Amino acid sequence: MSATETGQTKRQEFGGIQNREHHTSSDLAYTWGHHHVWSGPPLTCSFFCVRVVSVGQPSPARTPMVFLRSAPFVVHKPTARRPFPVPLYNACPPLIPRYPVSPRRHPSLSPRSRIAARFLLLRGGRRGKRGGKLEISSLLEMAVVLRFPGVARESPGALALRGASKLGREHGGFVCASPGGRGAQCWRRMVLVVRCQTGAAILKEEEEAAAPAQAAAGFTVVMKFGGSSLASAERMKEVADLILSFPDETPVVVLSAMGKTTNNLLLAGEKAVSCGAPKACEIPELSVIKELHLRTIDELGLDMPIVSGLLDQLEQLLKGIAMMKELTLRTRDYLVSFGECMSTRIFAAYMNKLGKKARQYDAFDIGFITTDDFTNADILEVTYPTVAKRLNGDWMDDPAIPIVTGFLGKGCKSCAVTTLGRGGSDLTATTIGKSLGLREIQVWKDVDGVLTCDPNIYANAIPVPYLTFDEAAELAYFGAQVLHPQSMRPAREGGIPVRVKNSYNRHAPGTVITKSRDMSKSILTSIVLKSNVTMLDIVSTRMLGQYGFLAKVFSIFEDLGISVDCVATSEVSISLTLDPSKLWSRELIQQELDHVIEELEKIAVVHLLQKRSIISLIGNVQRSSLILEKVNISLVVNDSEAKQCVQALHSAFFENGFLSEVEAADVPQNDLLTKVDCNTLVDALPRSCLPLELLNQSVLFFFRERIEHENGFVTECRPE
Ligand SMILES: Nc1ncnc2c1ncn2[C@@H]1O[C@H](COP(=O)(O)OP(=O)(O)O)[C@@H](O)[C@H]1O
Ligand SMILES: N[C@@H](CC(=O)OP(=O)(O)O)C(=O)O
Repeated sequence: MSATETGQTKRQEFGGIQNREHHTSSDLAYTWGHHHVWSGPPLTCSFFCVRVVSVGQPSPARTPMVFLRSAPFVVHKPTARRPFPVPLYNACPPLIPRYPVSPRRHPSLSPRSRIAARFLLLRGGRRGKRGGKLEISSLLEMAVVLRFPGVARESPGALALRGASKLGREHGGFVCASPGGRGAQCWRRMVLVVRCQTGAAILKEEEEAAAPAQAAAGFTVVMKFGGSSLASAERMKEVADLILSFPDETPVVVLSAMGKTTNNLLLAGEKAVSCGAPKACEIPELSVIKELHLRTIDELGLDMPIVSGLLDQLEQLLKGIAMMKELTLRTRDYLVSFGECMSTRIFAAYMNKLGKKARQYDAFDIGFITTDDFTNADILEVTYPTVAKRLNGDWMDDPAIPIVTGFLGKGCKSCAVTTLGRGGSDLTATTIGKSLGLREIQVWKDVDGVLTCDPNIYANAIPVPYLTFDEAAELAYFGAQVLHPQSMRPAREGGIPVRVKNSYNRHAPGTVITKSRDMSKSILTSIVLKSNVTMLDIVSTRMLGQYGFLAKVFSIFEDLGISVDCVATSEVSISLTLDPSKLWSRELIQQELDHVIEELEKIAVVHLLQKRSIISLIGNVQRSSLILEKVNISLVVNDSEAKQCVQALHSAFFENGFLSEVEAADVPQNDLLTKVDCNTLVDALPRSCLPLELLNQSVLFFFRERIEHENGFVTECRPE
């Protein structure tokens, strides 16, 4: 692996927070016992992290097997600013709080290891004359000695480690940590991970190669529960029971706010702006929020102070908003954060009451660093290693199920609370999944998975068993509320499957979202509707054959910072829709639109069409199109006709055996292409319906066939 692949430590300044961006995907595997020397690239990292893990359960009878479950520890290389090694307690406070001593000077270290430690600390673990063996063994020794006061120099643990200084050759010496001659057995159950944060080296005993990577971290899955799963005390009990029904999993739990709390907080904020300070505490939504949380606390048999402090702060905040007569985006984010802060505190307390140790975390306190785009912030790369370090560290120090607030982050410059956009807890979950490299990310909803369309639009929607990340992302982006539009990105990057499940029907199989799936038979997967879309029809005033028209149009959007959603082009015209989430959250919307049109009118004739809906057909577009990597065909219709169109499409594609007919017939790609007659299709569509993708013939072909045969929505939807 090249040095570039192993990554470099980048430093970024975030308003006083200094972060290192780490690349851990480059872990190198070494077989301990077969290659006894450090044969990887030079470890020019700034710190090491060593962890020795037992795959099996350490038994009390085998004490002191301490190093089988030792915590990771960190040794910092001295820097120009800090010429001395950073003491461990500084380097990693939650893990090693009790040893405010530099490893070099620690009295329990053998002189040899002190020298080695010095060497390591000064040389940053670079492979030098001494080779890697000594360094690693000394690290091991430090790990044990510093982490566990009971392991003194002459204890079996320390002796074992001394034996391990001839690392690799003397397995037996190493496992001597287990008294009673059962060492060899223990040895087989060990995994040693030596990791530096830029290029990681993993040493593993060969026999344990199949041991799950997550054994090192402890966690196996993320389980995210949305507001719909947590609407009441009863639901909290259900969710706790659901989590406990997976005793083999060690989950990180991510929670949204209870029920409709986020909506109520937003409404309360808006009312506070105009109600006047004395009336702020009488806002009905505030009473609803208080009542829900206090009742839940009461019904779960918990203590009021768990949320009463937060409820008081919330009331104060609303009074503040009322006094200022202003609700900025920044304040709005702080306001809505109360929902997740309360639900996680209640749930963690309840889990502890049930005897399952849990620890509450506010995402903004554990390293969820975002842009400062209040209400729609993006997660920054630095989040991944920071969150992993914090969660793993706390777990190693004192295992407890983390209960993390979804939806929230901390602005990199402002250091204020930010939110990730509505439904953002899904993104929190996938971010944690990637950060910890977990086996699976589960998002528990109130539906049996991702469905063939929004069940609120059409009740006959059915679950989709498999999706690719691309399909799911497209579906979310084009309006399916079931997933946050950005949430697939970390999962895709981390290659971690996402399972969408129903917390009300836990045995339903749900939807599994992975990188790829068998698309050979797939035509249409799901139909999505995005309403209240603004559309611009832009027709060039120039002659045919003029070049640069498209470039000019898009540069206008770029200059004005307006995000474009769907585009259909011909040589002289462009039809495009504007991303409502990017546009409508802004205050100067009408002025902005006017400005765009004014600019565009310098080169084209522009028609503004509002109250439109985009219907997106998510499916295997590649089956008949030359456009690669496409999973979506979009149509634009009037808002008023949209639901009807979706219903007609759904019944045509999903309810009359159409897809199974197609599957059975196994229509070859070329046949689909030749049968297409897009003009007939366009004629057949409602006049308001504008197909944005005339190239994707297969679906349009089927679409037309259905319309003709079923006599579907065409006549019903045709405007008067
Ligand atoms: N294609 C779809 N599949 C499933 N649910 C959908 C779809 N489109 C919209 N929904 C809506 O999304 C809801 C679930 O998402 P959401 O309310 O964000 O859940 P949670 O709050 O549990 O995260 C469902 O109740 C359903 O009404
Ligand atoms: N509570 C936030 C974040 C969230 O993800 O919620 P849910 O998981 O209930 O969609 C919201 O309502 O937007």
